[in-house]
Amino acid sequence: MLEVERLTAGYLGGRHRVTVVKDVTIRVDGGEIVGLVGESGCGKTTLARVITGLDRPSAGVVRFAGVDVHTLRGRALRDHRRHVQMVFQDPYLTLSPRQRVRQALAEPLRIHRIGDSRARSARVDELLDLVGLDPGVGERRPRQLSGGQRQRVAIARALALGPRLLVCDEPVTALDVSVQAKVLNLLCDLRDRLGLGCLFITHDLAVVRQLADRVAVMRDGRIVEQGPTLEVTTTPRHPYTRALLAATPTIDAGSEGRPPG
Ligand SMILES: Nc1ncnc2c1ncn2[C@@H]1O[C@H](COP(=O)(O)OP(=O)(O)OP(=O)(O)O)[C@@H](O)[C@H]1O
Repeated sequence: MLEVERLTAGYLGGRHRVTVVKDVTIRVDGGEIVGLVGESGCGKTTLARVITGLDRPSAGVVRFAGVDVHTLRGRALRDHRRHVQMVFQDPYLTLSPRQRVRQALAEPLRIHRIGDSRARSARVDELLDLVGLDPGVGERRPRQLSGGQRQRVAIARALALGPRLLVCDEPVTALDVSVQAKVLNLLCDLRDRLGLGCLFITHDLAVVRQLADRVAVMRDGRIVEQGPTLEVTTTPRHPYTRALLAATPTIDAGSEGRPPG
């Protein structure tokens, strides 16, 4: 579904172009969660921005459903943005503090002129249910929610337009470990129920171990190793992956964790 091939990207720093993402090749199929793991500053967010079409690469290509994302214009670009949605670490980046949850979830439908107000209201109920929130939550404003509920609302909003791929950038980093596990379970459910693909970006290998089907390890802008999660985390080949694993506490999957499926 998503194919990133030999992608290089960066920023203009003064008169020089600073390359942050270097020759990255990675893919995400429908119904699979791929963990992109690496330390802060290694280029993960920059890669996400290029994948979602927010920034342009300096070399390489991003294909979604076989089409080069950076050649899209007009309606085709709008459709792409429906199909590929982002979830951020801070839900306030997508949720306005003034809007009630129902309004926040209905807004993308209204902007894309989907359904009348009754149909939109029914879709909002469906979205709340999909992310495991009570209908009453719809009447609240973001600050009246817990961190976990707020992130569920942000995920529901990302799902509103029926995307095929979610790009999640550190979505559970700000949450307590027990709440993290519940949000990770939700993402696994969405993968299984909707066949959603997910690129899950994190600095935390323990999180990736809990939910990703495959993992790509990024260091200084390059993917140094990728493969099935079990393989990479039990028999890592690259010294950097070994160092990351050594620094990662083992989390007992217990009742809330769940192995990648
Ligand atoms: N708009 C920008 N202009 C110039 N440099 C930038 C810009 N955004 C990011 N960078 C630099 O690019 C590098 C990679 O940043 P990026 O945010 O992609 O990394 P990251 O792995 O997502 O880090 P974090 O986990 O801390 O968010 C960093 O050195 C950062 O300072």
